[in-house]
Formats: sequence, structure tokens, C-alpha cells
Amino acid sequence: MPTAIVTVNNTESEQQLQVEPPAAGLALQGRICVPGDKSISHRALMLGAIASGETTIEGLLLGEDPRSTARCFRALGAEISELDEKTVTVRGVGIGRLQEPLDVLDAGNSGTTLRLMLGLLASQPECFFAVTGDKSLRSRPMSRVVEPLMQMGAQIWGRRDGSLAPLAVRGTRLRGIEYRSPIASAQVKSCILLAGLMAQGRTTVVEPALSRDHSERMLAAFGADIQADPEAKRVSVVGGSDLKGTSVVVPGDISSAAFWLVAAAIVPGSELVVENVGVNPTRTGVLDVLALMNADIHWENQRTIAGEPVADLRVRHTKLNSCEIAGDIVPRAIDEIPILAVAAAFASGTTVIRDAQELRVKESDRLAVMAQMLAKMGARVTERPDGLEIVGGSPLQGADVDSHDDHRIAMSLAIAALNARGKTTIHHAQAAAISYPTFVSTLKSACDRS
Ligand SMILES: O=C(O)C1=C[C@@H](OP(=O)(O)O)[C@@H](O)[C@H](O)C1
Ligand SMILES: C=C(OP(=O)(O)O)C(=O)O
Repeated sequence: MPTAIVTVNNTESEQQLQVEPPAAGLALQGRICVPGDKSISHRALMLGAIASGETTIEGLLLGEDPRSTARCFRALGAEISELDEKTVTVRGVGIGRLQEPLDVLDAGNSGTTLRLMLGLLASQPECFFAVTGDKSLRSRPMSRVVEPLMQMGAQIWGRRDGSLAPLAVRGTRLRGIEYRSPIASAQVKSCILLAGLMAQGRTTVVEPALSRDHSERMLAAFGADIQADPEAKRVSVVGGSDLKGTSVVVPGDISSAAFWLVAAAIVPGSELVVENVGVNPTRTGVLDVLALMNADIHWENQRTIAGEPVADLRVRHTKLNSCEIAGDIVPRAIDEIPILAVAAAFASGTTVIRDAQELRVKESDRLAVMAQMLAKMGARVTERPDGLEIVGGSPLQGADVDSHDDHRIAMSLAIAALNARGKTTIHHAQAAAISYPTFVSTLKSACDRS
């Protein structure tokens, strides 16, 4: 079988990834293991850092974002072993005992690090903190967490009335509130719950649609006094109880698995098994959407590991149909919309994505960037204020495209390139290391086996 040519070109300022499928086509075959779930990795490091005693983490994601979390919480006094070890050990400071760092806390590119950490800092009395991030993170909205924290009594200052990092925080004793969040965001929910751990009384968050519930599951495992009512999209935590270190096993990240699910679905003759994928129902929107599109995906070997459901996912190529992606499914597939847009470009009919305006405030404006980049490859895409309209089915052409320093865009474009005619060059492809540092090597080996 001919192989796709995947090459990497490192220049002084960027990494370029070149993907050129053979003229005779390509079929992806074999088994793939994806790295640990990013959301669970952040939470394991953070809860381990504020718990008393030792937490062990197996399967931690070694991407740039969890590294930012580890860097910040080391500066706040937690002892965290080398992340590259098979089992990472965190010796926590105990609740309410984070130390005032000597320097600015830098969350890098990671919205989850900054927003969740803010809840913990705001509720840490008698300490001063300065927090920032990279250029992208400094442009992302922070008022969504600063406002509810202020309602709890937090003292936070920042650019544009505290809506943009860098932010300054003077930790103080907070009071519990009931917060009805206008957006379905696990970062908002988790920030408030983490602040609630140290607040007086009960802190409740009600969401308009259910977002990922990893914080709820992990807080319970660490011994927090937490009650979740998913039907009512409501969760409460009572302040004052201690957290105890525990052992966490991180499943593979469904957001990373999504690239291979779509790759095998769109490349004729493919069959892949993606092993050990976290299939928490608050994250499986991508599987529901792909099922609506007629993708052939089977769950094998279903099990529960450390409180999270896990399965191996077998995917075979099929002809995809268009579908509508809107409403409550959007928060359950929020990071997978860029790769679902790629699937839509290969599906027959018009796929409409609505209610996805949140994508405009991720690492890049993912609606605008995906519309521009897929159009460069010859797809028929119209950008809408809250989504995309994609008329699928016309063949894509290799092109010069750019990730805009957004990891999900870099990887989505690389997968689109597997079924495009000619060579695609993805500029700023190094962004993939934020959530999937082994993406390029797995891409190479999946293509080599074909
Ligand atoms: O809580 C989390 O771990 C995350 C929540 C989501 O963000 P929002 O809460 O902003 O939707 C998601 O996009 C992000 O990649 C990770
Ligand atoms: C949006 C993402 O992450 P964060 O908000 O943590 O930067 C993502 O991983 O796609």
C-alpha cells in the first residue's frame, strides 16, 4: 500500500507539518492509544495540590497545558514530582494553605488552569497573587469567573474592569452563593465550586446545559462535601471540609481520540481501534454527532476506571451524511467542533452548526479560523455568528493553512489533509503539543501502517 508523506520542518519561528496522501489513496489501519485526558489531568494536579497527604496520578497528560498547571501549583507550595514519571506524585499543602508565590503565576495557553486556579486563589486569605497567560489567554474573557467570584466577596483587579488577564487577586474569606451561570461552561462551574470549598456555607452552581462533570466526580473522590443533581444541572459544595489525597487514573482523552475517529471515518478503506478512551457521558457529544452522520463506531471492552467510564472505540470508514449540531449537544462536544467541521466537509449534504458562539473565545476564534482554512482547501463553508454551514462532498485540495497557534485547529487541518488532493502545509503546527504532544508521531505511524 502507498503511504502518506508526513514531514516536519522546524524553522526558527514555527513548525510546519506537511501532509501529502499518495495519489492512489491511503487507508488507516491498526490500534492507537491516545494520551491522558487534559481536563482530568488538570483537576488531578490541582486537587492533589490542595489536599492533605499524597496523591498519585497515572496516565497524566504530558502536554503543555498540564505542565502550566504543575508549574503554577509548585509555585503555590505543592510538591509535584517530574511529570514524565510513569506515576506522578503530588504532596498537597492541605486546604487553605496555598503559599503566596514570589512571582507572577503564568498559566501559559491554558484557560482551564487560569480559571480554575482563580477560584482557589480568591478564597485563600491573606495572600496576594498576580496571574497571567500567553497572548491568546490574555485576550480570553475572565469576567465569566471574576463576576461570580466578586459576588462571593472576592477581591480581583485586572485590565478592562477585571475582565482580562493579567489579574491581581487578594485572597479573602468568601461566602457561598447560588450562581445561575448564563453559559454552560465547566471552567466557570469548577472555578466557583473550588472557591466554595473554602467559603462560608453552601455554594451552588446551576447551568443552562450540563457541561463536563470531572470536577464533581473528582471532588467526591477526594472527600469533598458535594451534591450533584445532573437532571437539574445543579451542583453544590459545602465549605470547610478537608480533602484527602487519593490515587487517580487518567483515561485517554476523547478530544484527542476524535481526530482518529474522524480520520478513519473519512479515509476510504480505514479501520482503527482507539484504545482506553474516556467516555464520560458529559463528553461523548462527538460520538453522538458522528452516529448522526452515519459513522461506523463500536464501543468495545467497556469498563469504569477510577470513577470514569472508559471504552475502546472501533471505527471503520463509511459514507458520512450531514447533520445539525445545536443545543445541549454543543457543550458535550465543545472542543470537537473543529474536527467535526472536517467530517462535515466530507459528508454529503449541508451540515449546520449552531449555538457554538463559545468557539469564538477559545485559543483562537475557532469558527472564523476553521471557515477560512477549510475554504482555502476548497470546502464550501459559510460562517454564521454562532456557527458554520458546511456544504460537504466536494473534494478538498492541499493548501497552505495556518493553525493560528491553536492546537485543535492544527490537528483538525492535518486530518483534513489526509483526504485532500496534493500537499497541505500546516503552519504553526507546534501548537498540537498543548494537548497532544505525540500527535505527529502517531500520525506518521498510522500512515506508515497503511
Ligand atoms: O473544564 C475544562 O477542563 C474544560 C472546559 C471547556 O471549556 P469551557 O468551560 O470554557 O467551555 C473546554 O473547552 C476546555 O478545553 C476544558
Ligand atoms: C479550549 C481548550 O482549552 P482551555 O480553555 O483550557 O485553554 C481546548 O483544549 O480546546
